[in-house]
Formats: sequence, C-alpha cells, structure tokens
Amino acid sequence: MTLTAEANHATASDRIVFDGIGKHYTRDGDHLQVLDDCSFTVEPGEFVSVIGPSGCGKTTLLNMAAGFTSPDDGSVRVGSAVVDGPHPSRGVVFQQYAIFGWLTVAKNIEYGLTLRANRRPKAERKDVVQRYLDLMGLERFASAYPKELSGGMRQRVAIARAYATDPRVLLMDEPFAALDAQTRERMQELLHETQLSERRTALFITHSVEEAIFLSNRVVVLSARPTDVREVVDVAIPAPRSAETRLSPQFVELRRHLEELLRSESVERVR
Ligand SMILES: Nc1ncnc2c1ncn2[C@@H]1O[C@H](COP(=O)(O)OP(=O)(O)OP(=O)(O)O)[C@@H](O)[C@H]1O
Repeated sequence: MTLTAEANHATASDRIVFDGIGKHYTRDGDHLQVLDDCSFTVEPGEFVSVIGPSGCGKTTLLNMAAGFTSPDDGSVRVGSAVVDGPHPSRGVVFQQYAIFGWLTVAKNIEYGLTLRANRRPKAERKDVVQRYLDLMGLERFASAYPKELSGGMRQRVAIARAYATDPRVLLMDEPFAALDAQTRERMQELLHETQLSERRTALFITHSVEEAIFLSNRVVVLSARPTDVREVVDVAIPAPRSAETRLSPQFVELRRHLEELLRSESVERVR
C-alpha cells in the first residue's frame, strides 16, 4: 500500500491552497516581513508536513488556514472558498493540550458534536465517540478526566476530538512537541494508522524532519524569512510505515536531504 491521496472522506472541495501568501507583523515599530509570495497546495486526502527554520512563519500559515489570522497578500482557499474565519469544517490540534479539564475523555471527544454548528443525534454521537476511543487506544479511559492522563494520552484525546467532528481538513501545529521521544514515536505511529484508515486532508507543522517524513505524503520546506517555499519533497515510502521504516535507506536519504536543506536556510539567515 502506498500513502497516496486516494481519499476515503476527502473530495476536491477539501483541497487547501496557499496562493501567493504575504504577511508582515509590526514589532517595536519595525516592519517584519514574515511571508513573501508563499504558495503550495495540500491535495484532498493528502498528509502534508511543513518544516522550515525557526520563526519562518509555519504557525502563521496554519493559523491562516484555520481562519485565526489573514494574509496581507494572496489567499488561503479550502475547496473554492476563501478562508475568512474559523469554521468547524477545519479541525485544529495545538501543541498544548487544548482539552477541557472538567470533562471526561468521552465528553471531550463528544464536545464538538454537541455544538449547534455541528450537532448530531445522541446515538450517532455515541458511535463516533466509541470509534475514536478505539482508534486512539483510549477505550479504558473513557470516563477518566484529563488530569489523570499522561501528556501523550491527552494529545490523543485532542486528536480524537478533532477527528470526531468529521472535519474536511485537519490542521495540526506541533501536536507532539511536548512529548518525550518514545511517546512521540508511538503517537506518530497512531496518527499514521489513523490517517491510513481515514485519509483526511491534513496539514501538519513540525520541527522534526523525522516526524515529517514518517507521517507525510509530501514535505514542504520553507525558506528563511522573508519566507517562501524552498522545496516540496515527495515521500514515496510505502505504507504502512513502522519503526523499521525509520532505518530504511530511503528514509535515511530523505532525512539527510531535508536536514541539509534546513541547514542551508539557517546558514543563509545568520549571514
Ligand atoms: N502577533 C505577532 N506579532 C508580532 N510578531 C509575530 C506575531 N506572530 C508571530 N510573530 C513573529 O513572526 C515570525 C513567524 O512566527 P511563527 O510563529 O509563524 O513562526 P514559526 O515558524 O511557527 O516559529 P517556530 O519555528 O518558532 O515555531 C516570528 O519571528 C514571530 O516572532
């Protein structure tokens, strides 16, 4: 099996297009041009990671797709619609555990399905919650509260909650950055397995080259600021991927190539 974008859920209306994005911030009265004519596409059902030098604007791009911030130039489109604000059709997972401490695991997963914009009948909600408890290995923790869970488990709840609302696209901003190395690898494997069964259109921000390769169909490498796309790399490694995949010559060669690209961008920046 390959990790191609033959979508289960995804349709052409789930394509994410970053088209000629420009964005600046004003800091201490100075103009900081972060993004400059940055363009790339996430095809329906595709999992795309974005990597780039520190501070190059990765989170800014994800926030634009989420509708939390808008570009100065260009546009972000999901399908034919220009993103102009948050919408439940775009699920977001952050680095911090953005789950509710006063709700059980099951209630956290169910939460989005109880909101007016996305309300489902009770029986359907129960099925959806069960499905994502199973997929994320949380069956035994359905009635636990977040404070009783490890960091990795809390992130599983956050991911399950994002999937449960059946979003057209998933936007994930370094969701595993705060986890220890072993938990992080296990989480990557879980997310990879989930992606194989769900085939959502997903945009994933990370600082980890290895994580990007392991999870993705393609990796977008951003340049140093003012940022545009330095290279888009295809990850033609068959799925399902496993711990051994990380040791394969193809994986190691891709990692070397991407690390070299990042290094050259960082060097250019400090010059
Ligand atoms: N609201 C803001 N006001 C001023 N500057 C900002 C704002 N948001 C981001 N920046 C600056 O814009 C640049 C890009 O930020 P962003 O968080 O998008 O980059 P990033 O690539 O995700 O960063 P990191 O690699 O540290 O995760 C950074 O220099 C950041 O300090």
